[in-house]
Amino acid sequence: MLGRRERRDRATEAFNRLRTVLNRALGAAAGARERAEVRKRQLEFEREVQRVGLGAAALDPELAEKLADPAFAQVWARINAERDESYVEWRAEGLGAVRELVAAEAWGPAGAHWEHWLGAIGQDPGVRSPRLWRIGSAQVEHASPADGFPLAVPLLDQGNLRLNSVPEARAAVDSIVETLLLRLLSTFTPGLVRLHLWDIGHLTGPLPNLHPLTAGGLLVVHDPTRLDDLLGLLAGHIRKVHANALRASGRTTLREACEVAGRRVEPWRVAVLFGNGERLADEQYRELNRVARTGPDAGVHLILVDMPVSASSPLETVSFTDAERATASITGPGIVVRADPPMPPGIVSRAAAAIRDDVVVRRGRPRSFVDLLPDELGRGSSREELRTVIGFDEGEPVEVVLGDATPHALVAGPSGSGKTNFLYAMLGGFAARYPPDELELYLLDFKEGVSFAGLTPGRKDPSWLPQARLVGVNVNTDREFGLALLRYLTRELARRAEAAKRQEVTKLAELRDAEPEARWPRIVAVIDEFQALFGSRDQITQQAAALLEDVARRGRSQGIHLVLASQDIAGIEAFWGKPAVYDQCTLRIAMPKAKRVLTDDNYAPVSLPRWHAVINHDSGVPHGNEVAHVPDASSRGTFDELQQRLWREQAGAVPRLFDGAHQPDLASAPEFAHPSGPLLGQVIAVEDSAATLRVEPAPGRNLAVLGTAQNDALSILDSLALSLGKIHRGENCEFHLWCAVASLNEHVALVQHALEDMGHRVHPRFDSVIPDFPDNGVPQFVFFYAVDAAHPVLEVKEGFGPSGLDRLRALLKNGPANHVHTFGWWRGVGRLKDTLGFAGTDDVGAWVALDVQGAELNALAAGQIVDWSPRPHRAIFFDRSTHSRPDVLIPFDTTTALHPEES
Ligand SMILES: Nc1ncnc2c1ncn2[C@@H]1O[C@H](COP(=O)(O)OP(=O)(O)OP(=O)(O)O)[C@@H](O)[C@H]1O
Repeated sequence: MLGRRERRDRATEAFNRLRTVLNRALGAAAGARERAEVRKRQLEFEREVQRVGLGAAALDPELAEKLADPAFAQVWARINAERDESYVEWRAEGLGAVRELVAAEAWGPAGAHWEHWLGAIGQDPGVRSPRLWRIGSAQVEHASPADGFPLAVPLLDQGNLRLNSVPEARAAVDSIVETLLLRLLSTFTPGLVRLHLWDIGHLTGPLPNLHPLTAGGLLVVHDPTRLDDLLGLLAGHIRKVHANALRASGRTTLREACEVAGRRVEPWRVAVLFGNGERLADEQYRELNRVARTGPDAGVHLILVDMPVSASSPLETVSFTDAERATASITGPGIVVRADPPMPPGIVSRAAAAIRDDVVVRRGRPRSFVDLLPDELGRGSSREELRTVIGFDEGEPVEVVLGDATPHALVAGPSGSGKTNFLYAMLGGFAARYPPDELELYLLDFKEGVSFAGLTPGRKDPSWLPQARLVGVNVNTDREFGLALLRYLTRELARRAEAAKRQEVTKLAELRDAEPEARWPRIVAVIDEFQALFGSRDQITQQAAALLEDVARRGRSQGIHLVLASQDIAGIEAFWGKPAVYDQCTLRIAMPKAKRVLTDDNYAPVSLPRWHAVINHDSGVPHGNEVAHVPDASSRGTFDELQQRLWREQAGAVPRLFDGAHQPDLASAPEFAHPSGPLLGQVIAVEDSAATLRVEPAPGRNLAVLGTAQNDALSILDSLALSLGKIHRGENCEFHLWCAVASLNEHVALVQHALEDMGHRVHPRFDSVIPDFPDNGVPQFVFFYAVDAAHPVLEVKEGFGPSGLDRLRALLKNGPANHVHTFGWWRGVGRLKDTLGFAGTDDVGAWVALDVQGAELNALAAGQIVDWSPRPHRAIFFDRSTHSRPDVLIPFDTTTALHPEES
């Protein structure tokens, strides 16, 4: 219930309203409007005064005239009274508080007068850094200078600074920038603040007193025409900080990451950009704003002079209105800001030189191979990635990463530019971090020479690199070895994919989590001068390109990484047809003067100094560039010493060395000790294995060796004979050695003795009679040396009986089913055909060809096109019953096996 009084109030109110309405109706509205208009003018006046500031308004020449109007005079008096009142309040409390705040937050060189710090070298303040940085002084407009206060702004780890000048104010602006930069440089250990300078109008660069810093790499002056490069560089730093420091610490800002680490893990990067007041072109403007927005959390800061930017980043602005006076966003209107007087130029440049000298001294000796290595060897896990320091940029480590995002690498540079050295530095860095259970290396060098051979045990140095599984050297003519490696990798991929499917996972890291007991190392396959794989337009090139593409695509998630090095990437035609390979190689390494390995608009390799490399994890785009000096990793006392240490501490299985210039020794071939079948020669494969011939009582199980290369032909027949001799016990087989040329008699006698020493029955024969072979229940092996030499004699018919040739044909046709196998050497395909006659081709089911052109072999290869160009000490082996395509063999060196007593 309403009380009486309330009822009365309501009634009065209603009455008043009614009266108002009536008054209006009665024409009193005119008076109200007049009052409203006066009020409006007063408000506009007040707003204008507030906009320009009371101080500026007082200087307005029309002010006196305005104040003649009592309505304005009333407002003016009120504003002044309010101002005086609040100023008294501010002076009493605010001024002191601001001074205290600046003193506390802008400590040391961040706030003090230059006389106290200029020329002294900063100290590492741990993770502490000043939160405010003095840029000048300020005072309330009408106040006396004695009531001024220091003006400081937030910067490092917090935001950016913008300075808008007018032409007369440029000296003041330069002074602010120079002083601020020296405050930054002098607060921390030299090297913790890196400066970049860009000036749209000057090539020589502004701030000349700071130029001594360029020699120490603390200041980089950028080309006025290449703002893109600078913005790209800054964006690259931001990305790098996110990828490294922030990811490792799980934090979102570099400041927090440093707090976690207890030290500054990355230097600050401050870029000073002098513009001309005009907005940049759209793309650059966007990039600038992106850097402004995302930089401060990554320790990248901008000082922008006359460079319009959007307000989307943490930004403080100081705008000059005349040569001396400015306003600042941090104080708002009504406060006049002034630059501090410039520091004496001579002292500034001496201070800059002292800071530079300190960096140079502290960096000390140039960085060397040991600086790439971690404090403790073999502690890394490759679950996520492989990562190592590869070199140094002004003393700061630069890393390379092989992982899911950068699965494969392309390394390019002209001869002598240091590619191989780079590979050693990288392999050393990885090997020092990841033990053999985390990393396996497969290394192939298509150059002439033995560059990776030292990673396997040698005569002088018995050590090997524990992570190395396979080293292939002198493979420049054995492109099949490259294919073999790629096939091996695809098999390993399949094995990993199978395991991943079983565990229902997609990535190596997940597979490792799912199978913690299993061994799933990352695999790095290095192929130096890999363009040799694509050397000619043939089947090998086709197969290599297809396999490489497969490994590149699928290896990414399975922890199989390719590192492909080449002098000239541009020349690899087959490769360009397979952009997937190129695209998957997101890590690009360019040595000085390298072509095509980075994007076309990336010119960094052109000006790269000796022993430096561009490391680019962004497929070669300019903003991904990191330049590093790569230490010498190939001289004595570098990689070799690391290898010795690792070998002593970690060595397990010996890596396989495939040396294309070396003929494998039969006596020491692993398969010769316990042959699984008769051996023909070493196969070009990742495993150290020999090709064997199936010898079973079935038609066609004979072998023809074809070609004029006598030593190789003998080697193949000898390997066959000696390994058969090992497989069978003495009484369980018989050997027949037929020799149709006297010059080979001595050699055949050697084979005979070697077999007899093994306890075998051997029947040598030096005429051209083909005897009968009664089935004596044991396998009989007929070795027929230089069959074609016997031909003229064999063809001669004696009486009406069959000729020697007929008897030989019958032996080839019917022998194998009765376990009588003939292994013959013909010095050409035509001669074999002569022996076999029209119908007999199937009777020789397997052949090994030496110096015979592929085209000649097609007829013997069951419809296969044989892609074979003969080369010394290589043979091609095809067995109709087992092969879909021929294998390339290396005939064994049988000297030791034939002279066992001499070894
Ligand atoms: N960072 C380095 N510091 C000192 N010496 C180096 C460095 N890099 C390479 N070298 C030396 O320069 C020479 C050539 O280097 P490297 O063999 O690595 O070049 P490359 O590009 O592989 O050349 P090529 O393709 O002809 O083999 C070697 O003698 C090596 O020791």
